[in-house]
Amino acid sequence: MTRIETTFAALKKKQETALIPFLTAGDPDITTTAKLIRTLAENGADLIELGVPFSDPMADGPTIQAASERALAAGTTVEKVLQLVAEVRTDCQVPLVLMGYYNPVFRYGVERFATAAAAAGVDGLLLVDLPPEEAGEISGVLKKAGIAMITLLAPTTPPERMQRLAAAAEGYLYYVSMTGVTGTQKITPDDIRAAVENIQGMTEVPVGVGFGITTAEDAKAVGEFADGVVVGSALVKIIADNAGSDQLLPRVATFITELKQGLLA
Ligand SMILES: O=P(O)(O)OC[C@@H](O)[C@@H](O)c1c[nH]c2ccccc12
Repeated sequence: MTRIETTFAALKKKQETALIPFLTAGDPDITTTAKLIRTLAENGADLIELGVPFSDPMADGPTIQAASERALAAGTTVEKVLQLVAEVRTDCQVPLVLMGYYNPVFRYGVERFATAAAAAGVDGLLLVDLPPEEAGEISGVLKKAGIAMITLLAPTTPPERMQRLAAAAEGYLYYVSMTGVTGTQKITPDDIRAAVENIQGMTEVPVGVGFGITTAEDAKAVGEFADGVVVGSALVKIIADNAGSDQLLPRVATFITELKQGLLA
């Protein structure tokens, strides 16, 4: 079993929901990101989505856009993100999913990327702007390298396509709770429950939900039905507000502990 499968299987046994924080690699710098990943893993993160910074992050709202800009200004590259993963992997086994846009991976070279990512200890890849229908080449290469290609589904995904993507999913499915960009609206859990349960009926893999989950209360409400909850902008904001302060890691630890509290059985 892969690290992602083992993690979700263990949570299912305990009847817990996965807590999946998102943060941007290199914000404020790579060394701090390594500390943040360990802090997240030690305080309740079950899987971590690590954003690969990109200059034109069209699916991201202002908070994550700014994080991407800070990371690029600090000199973050694909190469450095992979080195970061390899370094963290020496003592931390939390599943790591790289999240980003196709261009940086394409420029790095798809084969070269897959090989390096697998060697570093990357477990999954989510490319926001690469429709699964056009991902044939890269998903073959990733599969060989043992990396799961994570698929996004949205409220606007037509039922027939949803069925097809859900049946072919690897790792977990990411259901985006609303249309628009990250971190701009608040979630209304009751409105998405039916959609998530519908998807769960179409797939073998767990279904995570993200967009608009900012508090422990939101996480708990979504965790009633989802297999995982993704929290991005709210965490990225804590990182931005405390960068350079000795309060950064303690504040992140407290936030993650609170979020996880609502996801326990
Ligand atoms: O920021 P939010 O609203 O908590 O949503 C999670 C999200 O940030 C993270 O999963 C993500 C970051 N960038 C993305 C681009 C597309 C889809 C999802 C994402």
